[in-house]
Amino acid sequence: MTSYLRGWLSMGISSTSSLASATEEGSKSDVPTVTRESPPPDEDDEGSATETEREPEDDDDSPPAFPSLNSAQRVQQGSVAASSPLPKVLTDAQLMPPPAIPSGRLLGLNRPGPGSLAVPPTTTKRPSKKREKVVLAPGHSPMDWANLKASGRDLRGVPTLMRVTPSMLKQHNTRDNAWTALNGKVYNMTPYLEYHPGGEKELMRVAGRDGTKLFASTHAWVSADMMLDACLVGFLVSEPIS
Ligand code: HEM
Repeated sequence: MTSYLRGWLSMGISSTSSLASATEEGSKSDVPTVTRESPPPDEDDEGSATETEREPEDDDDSPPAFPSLNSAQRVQQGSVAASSPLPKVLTDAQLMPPPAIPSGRLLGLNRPGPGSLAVPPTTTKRPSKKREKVVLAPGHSPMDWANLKASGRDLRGVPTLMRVTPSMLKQHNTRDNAWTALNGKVYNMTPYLEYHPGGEKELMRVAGRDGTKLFASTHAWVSADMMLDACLVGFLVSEPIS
């Protein structure tokens, strides 16, 4: 404790003398310099059980280098960069050029495949032929179709769900008896014909056959499952082996 006070006292004396010398030299320089000295190492406390022993160099109070010695910020300062062996930071122009565009993409070969997140071709391809806008008869709006489905009327035309083979499907190809298969499900399209926004004629193109492909290439965003749930006849199965 005594040595601690002695240390501070000696520091005070040193500061005062420095101040005094600064005042003397005041005529030469307007800025006085103040010297502060750390207290001398504590001899009395040597071997104290309460304090951790430290090496003399641990007493260094000088702040750490900032930015750190190998920092990129230092490299940017020309004079430092020239004198120090620090790694050089490359400019944008010196960096590697971007990779070349794959030739397939330029040729339009990388078309979206199944399972791709790309926009379906139905929305990217322009229709080849100009098509007349279909005018639905009064009482045949999408809302009317929703009401008809909810009415509970039989729209299937079959007493129970069936297994339908392609040859069975083929027989249902007339306006009054029009079936189609979409994604493995067979629907009776007859009640829907007058409600189809694309017209009866277009719908009849898939009567008596699997319409999955044409349906998807026309309007992949339409949910046939939801539109025709009340018209479900059964499921498409392969022909029995004879
Ligand atoms: C068999 C089940 C089908 C159902 C449930 C169905 C349903 C629909 C629905 C809901 C729309 C309106 C879509 C919208 O406004 O975004 C529509 C439009 C259309 N559908 Fe179908 N469709 C079916 C089959 C077909 C088929 C096989 C074709 C033949 C190529 C076709 C051709 C069209 C066309 C051209 C339109 C556009 C009508 C317009 O915007 O003027 N549809 N269909």
